[in-house]
Amino acid sequence: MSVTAKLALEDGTIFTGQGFGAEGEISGEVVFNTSMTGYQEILTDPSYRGQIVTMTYPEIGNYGVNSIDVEHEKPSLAGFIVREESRVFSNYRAEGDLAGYLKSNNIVALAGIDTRALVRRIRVHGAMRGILSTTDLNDDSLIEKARQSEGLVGRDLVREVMPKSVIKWDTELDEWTATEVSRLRGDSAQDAKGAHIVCMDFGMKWNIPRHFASRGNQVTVVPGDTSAEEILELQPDGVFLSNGPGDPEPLTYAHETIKKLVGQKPVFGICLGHQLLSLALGAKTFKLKFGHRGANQPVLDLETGKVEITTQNHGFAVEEDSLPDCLEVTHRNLNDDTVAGVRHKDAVAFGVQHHPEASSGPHDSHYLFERFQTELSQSS
Ligand SMILES: NC(=O)CC[C@H](N)C(=O)O
Repeated sequence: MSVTAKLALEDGTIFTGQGFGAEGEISGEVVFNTSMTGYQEILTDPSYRGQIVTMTYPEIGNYGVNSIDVEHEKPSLAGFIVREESRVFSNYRAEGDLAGYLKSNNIVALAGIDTRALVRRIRVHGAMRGILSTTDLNDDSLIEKARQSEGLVGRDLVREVMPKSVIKWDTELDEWTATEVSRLRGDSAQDAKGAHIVCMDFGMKWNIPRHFASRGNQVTVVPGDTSAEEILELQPDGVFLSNGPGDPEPLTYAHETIKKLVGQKPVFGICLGHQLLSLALGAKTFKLKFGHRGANQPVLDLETGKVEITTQNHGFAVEEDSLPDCLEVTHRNLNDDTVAGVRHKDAVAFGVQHHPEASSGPHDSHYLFERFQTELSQSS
């Protein structure tokens, strides 16, 4: 039996469709993702905390869900919206259907709305706060609740998704990706010795430590609020700064820690990690109009002149004019020319706004893991 569900935006727009996940009511920032596949990786990416994610690809759920393609133990996004939920799923790896997965993880989801109209509205007016409900179907009440709901700016969402204690990480990449990584590493893999990488976890996607572990490294994962002193006591050869949800600016504890680590150990940051590295060294971040989310974002590597097609999921970006003298731009997003990577001029510290671990998405940016590995082997 299908339930009616509604999405109300803060600008007063209402979309009515069918609920296909858990029943209930949630609020969040309404954003969109342009990936054609990878819905399970998107659902479990902790960086979506506080957001209602709309898929632009019109049919979602056709290959079901499994226990392998996850980027965290469970979804932490606020809600999920699709044009059409596939009524059948077929894949030899599938263990169940999408609707059942959303229900068992208590995620409210909406299907059967004109997602193209919703996405056009977001593109024109910017990401908006919204309410997704199967329990209250009164338009005025929903719009009012959307207007009263909390936005993302100024909030620390990292504390809601980061681990509570130190973890020794030992899971490697799945066999398909591992094969490709060994091809990339070629002969150098034989000689390379593993390093000890400490990952500051702000809501880290699991494919990142899988990449580190598959390159023969010892990987220790620490909560994102661990101090520089505690990290150095672990005697890392390098420190990794993870992706994570929300606004990077209020995370001052992380800015302090990173500032102390730069220059002492090689540092590599992805997405939120790249923003935190930039903030720690004196740059500013700003909120993009509607963000970059999908697996088809073109990025130019200024060093090699190569364009890579990347996976992205971010709503904030580093402000180019605010970069301190010690940082230089290494990558640029070719859709809007925003900063997609920075590097310290004198210390081994660099970050990228996109996701080299992909998952899901193209593998063009895997070389960034090799770059970090080279730095580690030179400095350890
Ligand atoms: N994936 C991420 O790390 C996202 C970073 C940050 N929360 C943003 O939206 O910009």
